[in-house]
Amino acid sequence: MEKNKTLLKICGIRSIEEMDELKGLNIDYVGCIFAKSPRQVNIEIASQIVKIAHKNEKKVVGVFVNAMIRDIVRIVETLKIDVVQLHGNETAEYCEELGKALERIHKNYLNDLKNDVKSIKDKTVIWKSFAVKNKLPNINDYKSFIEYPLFETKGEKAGGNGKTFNWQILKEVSPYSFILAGGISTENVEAAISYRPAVVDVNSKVEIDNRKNKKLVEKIIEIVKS
Ligand SMILES: O=C(O)c1ccccc1N[C@@H]1O[C@H](COP(=O)(O)O)[C@@H](O)[C@H]1O
Repeated sequence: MEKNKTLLKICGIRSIEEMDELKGLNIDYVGCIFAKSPRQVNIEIASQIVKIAHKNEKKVVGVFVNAMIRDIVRIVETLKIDVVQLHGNETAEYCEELGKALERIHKNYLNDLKNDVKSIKDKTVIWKSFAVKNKLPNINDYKSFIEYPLFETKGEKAGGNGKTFNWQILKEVSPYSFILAGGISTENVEAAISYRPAVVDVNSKVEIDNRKNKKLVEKIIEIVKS
């Protein structure tokens, strides 16, 4: 994956039909929400979504809110999820413990594959969300355990609030060192990528009638990938 270009995540895929509709588009990551949400998916649906995504060279992000580490591990192992997005009050210690568990999964995977170097699967990484209002949080304690912090808007719900925060504060952050989420739409995605996030995370604003709208997603792609 390119490091100096913003990648695109479309989160909250809730059905096989939605994934099928989006599979040919230039999306880098798709998100499956395992936490309580209108977009929550069960293991059976998620497993089909992951298969279609991987076949179409897209990585899969599993979204969890204050879940038991053993439950995350079971899902990652069963479905072969590429990224775990933690969207609750998970501490740095929790991230460290989860990171060790993900490392063990990867080692077992490599042992099983010993002679087939080409098909080695990357280690599952952690993205930790931080709810932001007017000030960036201090994430120093988390840095060694996560791939990226995900800055999202503080809202009533754990996620998917559809609201933006004051993006001006991102000027202090190194380019491509964070993920930007919260209320990103066809209208503001150009402004969002001007802050050079590693990944721009789009969710509720590309939905019509409770499902992702292909035309809106295509518009987002046109802007992000131009
Ligand atoms: O979308 C949800 O329902 C959700 C539920 C629980 C945790 C996270 C959730 N979504 C995440 O919220 C952000 C922003 O979404 P939006 O664009 O404001 O709708 C995104 O990272 C989703 O992964």
